[in-house]
Amino acid sequence: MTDPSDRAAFEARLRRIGAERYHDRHPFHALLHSGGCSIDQVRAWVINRYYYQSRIPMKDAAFMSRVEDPALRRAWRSRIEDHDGTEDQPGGIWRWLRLAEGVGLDPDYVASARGVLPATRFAVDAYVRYVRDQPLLAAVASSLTELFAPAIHEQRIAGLLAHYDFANPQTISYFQHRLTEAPRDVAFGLGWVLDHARTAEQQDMAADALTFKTDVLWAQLDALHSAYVAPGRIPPGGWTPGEGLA
Ligand SMILES: O=C(O)c1cc(C(=O)O)c2c(n1)C(=O)C(=O)c1cc(C(=O)O)[nH]c1-2
Repeated sequence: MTDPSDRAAFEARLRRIGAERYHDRHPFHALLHSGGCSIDQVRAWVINRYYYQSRIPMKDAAFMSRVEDPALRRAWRSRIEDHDGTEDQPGGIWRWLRLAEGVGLDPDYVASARGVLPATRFAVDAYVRYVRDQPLLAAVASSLTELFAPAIHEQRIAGLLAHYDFANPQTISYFQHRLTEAPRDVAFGLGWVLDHARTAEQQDMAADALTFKTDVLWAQLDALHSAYVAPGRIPPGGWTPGEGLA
């Protein structure tokens, strides 16, 4: 049992959860980043991952609706703009749809969220509900998977550019932007969690929230792998190759 006043030990515990459970370890990512995916497997990933992207600003809005402290809301609101954009700047959702076009999909089809796997919906919707309903400490801690995201974004940028014809600075700009957005968000989120998780119970709550979130991410890739890699069993309602092309 570690001493709850030892911030470094608590941070190390959170980082260990990422080392053991983050979705950079998932075989689907190994396949994607090494050039082993067919174009249809990439398309399936783009369609399903869009659903996660599209719900992130909704979960951040759900979070902000519960926050009474203006300073915390102010620190959080750039997350929504990062995804939704502003009057004069496109955001992450727009950039994701440029990736969709780059892989030959109709962006309107992708934005409609038709063809999203049932398990993707369940996992992502569970994340939005979790952030809406759980204590604020758990809600903030659940965003800390972003501690581990820049490394996977770096791998993805390099892997896509090296292996796929569709990859170019425009189609991968989503990930390029996240390289600066995520570290800013997570520096704030981590500091907030370290400041507010003072007791052993609170630290357990934060660790459980981060674990829950790694499950949300892992479950999405399991669903994708099962439907489109092996055994290749697409559930009813899931995208079938040929649908939604530009
Ligand atoms: O590509 C990835 O592996 C990855 C992972 C995560 C994450 O760890 O949740 C996010 C993102 N990307 C991402 O782009 C993003 O905007 C994002 C927001 C959040 C969040 O929980 O608020 N996670 C993530």
